[in-house]
Amino acid sequence: MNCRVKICGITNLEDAMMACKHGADAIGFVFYEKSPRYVSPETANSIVEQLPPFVTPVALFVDASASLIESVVSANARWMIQFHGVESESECCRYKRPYMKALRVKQGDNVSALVDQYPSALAILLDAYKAGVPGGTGEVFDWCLIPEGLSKPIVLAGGLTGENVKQAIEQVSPYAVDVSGGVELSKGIKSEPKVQEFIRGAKCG
Ligand SMILES: O=C(O)c1ccccc1N[C@@H]1O[C@H](COP(=O)(O)O)[C@@H](O)[C@H]1O
Repeated sequence: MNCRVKICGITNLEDAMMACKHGADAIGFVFYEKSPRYVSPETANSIVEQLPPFVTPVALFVDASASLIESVVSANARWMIQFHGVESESECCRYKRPYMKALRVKQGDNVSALVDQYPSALAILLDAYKAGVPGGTGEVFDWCLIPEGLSKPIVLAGGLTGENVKQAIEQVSPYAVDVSGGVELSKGIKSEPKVQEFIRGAKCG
């Protein structure tokens, strides 16, 4: 087991460096103002400038304006984008950046058909569906809803923690796992023991 790990909801340099020290492959920044993990473009870009090599910064947007997205990602060539709203394939493509599309999974969804709507995505992130909340819910969804043989690498998210990440990887075999609330001390602040336990669980089993 050596799954890639994205630690999302980073709001400060200390947490970013701590996650990198423990082996995070990607660091996520939430540019959705209603989130308790919102970070300003200025703060995020100053953190990104200080990230070590081989760690991917991921800019998370929820149906954001093109001007906001451009203003964030134009500041650094390292950005990958995570679209966590109801953006279409053509909206996701227009920035000419590597991106992943988040899909919020619920009973009855044809996940395979949804994934196929984003042929230009590098990966598809599968998260729990909760009405009225776009993400970061801390809720797990039924992993049995994920069919085998999807056409894109899968990033599994939704309610993951150091306690369930090993089981999740064994059951789903995702390309990567993504966590936000499950490694927090409080909203927007990461817990070093939880981050360490999560990454160990994902990478060492
Ligand atoms: O983290 C947030 O606040 C957030 C807000 C809006 C959209 C997505 C958000 N986070 C993403 O949600 C999933 C699951 O998070 P959790 O581990 O269940 O807390 C993850 O992909 C985050 O990147």
